Amino acid sequence: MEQAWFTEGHDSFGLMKQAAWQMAQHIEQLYEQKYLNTQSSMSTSMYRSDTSQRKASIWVGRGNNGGDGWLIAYYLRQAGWQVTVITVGFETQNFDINHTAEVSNTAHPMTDATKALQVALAARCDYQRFEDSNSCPNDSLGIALSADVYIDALFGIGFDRAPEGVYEQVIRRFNDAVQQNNALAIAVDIPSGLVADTGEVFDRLAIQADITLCLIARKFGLHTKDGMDYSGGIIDIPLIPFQKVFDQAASDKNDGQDVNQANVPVAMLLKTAHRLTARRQNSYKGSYGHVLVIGGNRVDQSQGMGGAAILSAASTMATGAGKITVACHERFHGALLTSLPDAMTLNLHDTDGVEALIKEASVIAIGMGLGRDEKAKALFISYINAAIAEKKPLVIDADGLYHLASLSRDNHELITQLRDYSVDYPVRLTPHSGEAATLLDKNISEVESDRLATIKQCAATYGGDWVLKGAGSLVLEQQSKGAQIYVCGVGNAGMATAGMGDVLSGVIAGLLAQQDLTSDMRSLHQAVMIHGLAGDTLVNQMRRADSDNNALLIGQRGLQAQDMPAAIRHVMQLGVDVYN
Ligand SMILES: NC(=O)C1=CN([C@@H]2O[C@H](COP(=O)(O)OP(=O)(O)OC[C@H]3O[C@@H](n4cnc5c(N)ncnc54)[C@H](O)[C@@H]3O)[C@@H](O)[C@H]2O)[C@@H](O)CC1
Ligand SMILES: Nc1ncnc2c1ncn2[C@@H]1O[C@H](COP(=O)(O)OP(=O)(O)O)[C@@H](O)[C@H]1O
Repeated sequence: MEQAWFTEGHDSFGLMKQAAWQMAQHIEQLYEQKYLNTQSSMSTSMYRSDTSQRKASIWVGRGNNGGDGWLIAYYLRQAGWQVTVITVGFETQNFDINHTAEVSNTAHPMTDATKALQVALAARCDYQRFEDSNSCPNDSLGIALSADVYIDALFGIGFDRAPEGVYEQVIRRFNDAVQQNNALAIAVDIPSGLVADTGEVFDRLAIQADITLCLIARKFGLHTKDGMDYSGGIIDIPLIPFQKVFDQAASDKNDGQDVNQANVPVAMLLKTAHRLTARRQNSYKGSYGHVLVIGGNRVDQSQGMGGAAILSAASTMATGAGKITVACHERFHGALLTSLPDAMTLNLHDTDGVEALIKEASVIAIGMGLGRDEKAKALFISYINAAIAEKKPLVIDADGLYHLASLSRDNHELITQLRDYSVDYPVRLTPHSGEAATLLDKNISEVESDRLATIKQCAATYGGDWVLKGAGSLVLEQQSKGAQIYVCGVGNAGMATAGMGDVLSGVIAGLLAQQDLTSDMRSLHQAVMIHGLAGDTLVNQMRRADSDNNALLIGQRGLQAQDMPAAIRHVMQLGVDVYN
């Protein structure tokens, strides 16, 4: 987008100045919110007389992100702040303005970052080399380090490898200084140490920001994997009128034209779910589909996984599906009926019975607690074959994914059949990183280091629509105009408990079964959003619980999958983004 903007004739240094100016205004406002506890407007606050009391420590690297930092220093100094720039990766001669002007010529024009440095130095902004603090026993950075606001302009979207040596030290020192001074940490564009394309942080070493001032467009890495743990609150600074670019890309896509990939967002960030429409008064249970959940096995007479099928079934009912049958091990029928008397039961191992029900059902969800032994694998193969023969929508989760991986290693024909089938009929697969690793025959760290590439590879290998679960779940939907990827911008770490994935598979199946809903409301991304919002609803819930009748926040710890069905119903009535 930036390149398209420059090609239209806009000046890159002009854009950098625009970015820095807007960021300086936000910094001023954030300072006031934290220290003066006011909400005064940005435009009037910039030149207040007491700005000379305000101290900013701005840490810059050699790239354009550092360029932004130099210009922020310039604008804050103009506004009267005490500003110190801490540099990393600079030689002493880089600060000699005359020397820099001499070495730049037509063959080597001055970079935007160097121009920015020159602007700041000409305005007499103070600076110190971080490297000098290491050689000085008294730590010459000590005084400069004390500030109210710390600005991280070390690395932006160019950061792509583990920080070593001085770069490792500088990130640690920044975080320590913020903590020691109880100061505000503001990241320019993206916290340094976080990889913009993947959300990866190497060895948990990245700037821990309170606020990230995100330039031009949201970076994918801010919303998946480690991103949310480091970026704090995100403030968008769009800079470029991007709607025009997106509209053009969308119309090119509709015209079947070759879309300029640079103009297509890698993923859409989702923050809301659709509210489900009211049911027709003149309807009956058969109008809302029949879900068959296949799972909940008992393996080797010991391990029991009945809960997986029960949780999935309960969530299916919570979405409003008309009927549900659970094919699980007979040992769990009693438990199932105690917690979910609305469900019908079948013996998982009664293949004739289950196959007959596959004919009747409108959606099949398979795999939750199915077991991984050879007997379970044989059941999986029969039931998937039956579902394909009956042209039934499929949701495959947990042990079902394990069998799929094993069939793929065996070069089993079912893999090709399923891929072909998924072109015309819904097949939705929901691995977490461990399951995705097994499916792709990789190790988990490979999968985690590039979640976007992983979900694309899963879809290319097996066909169908996918969720790659985890913090910032990814969704890939095969649509008529190509694959669309979404990032789930809701959900929380309280959901990192056993059974939450079973709940998700139930929501997916439940929505799929309800033919009265539009395709968007039955979509995979809608199910993922309902699930995430339900988790958020629960942790933000207040309960009147103590003796003085005070409301208590429930919080993340202790959240259980069995709490989810009630919250799923709640979210479906509201539909909207409640807490983010
Ligand atoms: N005019 C412009 O071009 C604009 C640029 N913008 C800023 O420019 C940033 C991107 O700038 P750059 O592309 O220069 O990237 P960075 O400023 O992130 O710097 C990249 C440099 O750091 C090096 N590097 C990466 N990882 C490293 C590591 N672990 N250890 C040591 N060195 C490492 C790279 O080799 C490269 O030299 C954006 O994030 C944004 O802040 C914005 O101001 C918008 C306008
Ligand atoms: N930190 C988190 N932030 C957001 N969502 C999470 C987080 N941890 C787990 N979840 C969600 O909870 C569910 C957990 O699924 P899974 O790991 O398959 O659990 P199980 O197999 O025990 O049912 C997924 O939908 C996942 O995206």
